[in-house]
Amino acid sequence: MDAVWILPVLLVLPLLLWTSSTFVFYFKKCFYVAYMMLLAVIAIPICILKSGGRDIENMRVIRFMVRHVKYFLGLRFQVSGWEHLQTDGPYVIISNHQSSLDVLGMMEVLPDRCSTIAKKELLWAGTVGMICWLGGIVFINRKKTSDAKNVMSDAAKTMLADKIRLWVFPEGTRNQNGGLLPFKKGAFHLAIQAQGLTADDVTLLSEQSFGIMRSAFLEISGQSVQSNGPSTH
Ligand SMILES: CCCCCCCC/C=C\CCCCCCCC(=O)SCCNC(=O)CCNC(=O)[C@H](O)C(C)(C)COP(=O)(O)OP(=O)(O)OC[C@H]1O[C@@H](n2cnc3c(N)ncnc32)[C@H](O)[C@@H]1OP(=O)(O)O
Ligand SMILES: CCCCCCCC/C=C\CCCCCCCC(=O)OC[C@@H](O)COP(=O)(O)O
Repeated sequence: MDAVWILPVLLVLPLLLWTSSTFVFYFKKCFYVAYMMLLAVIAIPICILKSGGRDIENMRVIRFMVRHVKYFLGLRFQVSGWEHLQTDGPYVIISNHQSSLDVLGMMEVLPDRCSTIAKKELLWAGTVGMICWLGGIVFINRKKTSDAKNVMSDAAKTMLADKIRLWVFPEGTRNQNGGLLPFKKGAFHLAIQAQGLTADDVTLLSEQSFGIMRSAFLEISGQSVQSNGPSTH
């Protein structure tokens, strides 16, 4: 009767899910990580067979495979202004960064031929790390600014030569303090190269973008009516 312990677990699990929003939160969090790992296991051979290795076209596979995950977590997205991304040529997308769930929102609107900048530690996140590498994600070492700048300069050249788009989280880290962290400059150094501006434009571009994102963020946060679980995730 080795399996006798399963019965209490089967009884307690629904009870906890029903009564404790904190439990639901951590349950969803574990599910999210495990499920993304599993999806990556499936996506890895598909990407390799389709593109033969690291290729930005693999982001289409990743985008397709991630889009349904929101339903399991009870999340929905409202998208506006999507048409502005439907232009030719390279550009830089910036967004705020609150948690790993941002990946779901990203996949909701990710244009074709668009990859992202991520911390190099993500490369070691098991199958998720591997799928990120296959998707052409550009990994930077945040502790070594000069290395990171070099990597981003190379990314800028690829962006222009191959007409790809890059998604950057200019706060440079996750932030759940109800506002925006000051922006790092890398995204704007990329953008000036895509738009034919000069290094003198970086500060103004960064400040304007910060102002626009901050007011949009505060407006959207003001509309939030529902909270489910601990504030850090
Ligand atoms: C089926 C599949 C299954 C599921 C699998 C799921 C897969 C999902 C797939 C895909 C989704 C992936 C999602 C991943 C998400 C990850 C997100 C993250 O990891 S966020 C952390 C990393 N991101 C950044 O850090 C931002 C980029 N960082 C920067 O841009 C910084 O600027 C950086 C690192 C380059 C330097 O940072 P500094 O801390 O030194 O600060 P500064 O003030 O910005 O720069 C210092 C000086 O250097 C100049 N500088 C910066 N960049 C420059 C450049 N490129 N050229 C010249 N000068 C530059 C600046 O102008 C500044 O100079 P002056 O002080 O103004 O004089
Ligand atoms: C065997 C290795 C186990 C590793 C387990 C962790 C793997 C995570 C798995 C699934 C989550 C799927 C989405 C992953 C992409 C989100 C990455 C992310 O949000 O990284 C945080 C980074 O932007 C900022 O980092 P910090 O806030 O500075 O820190």
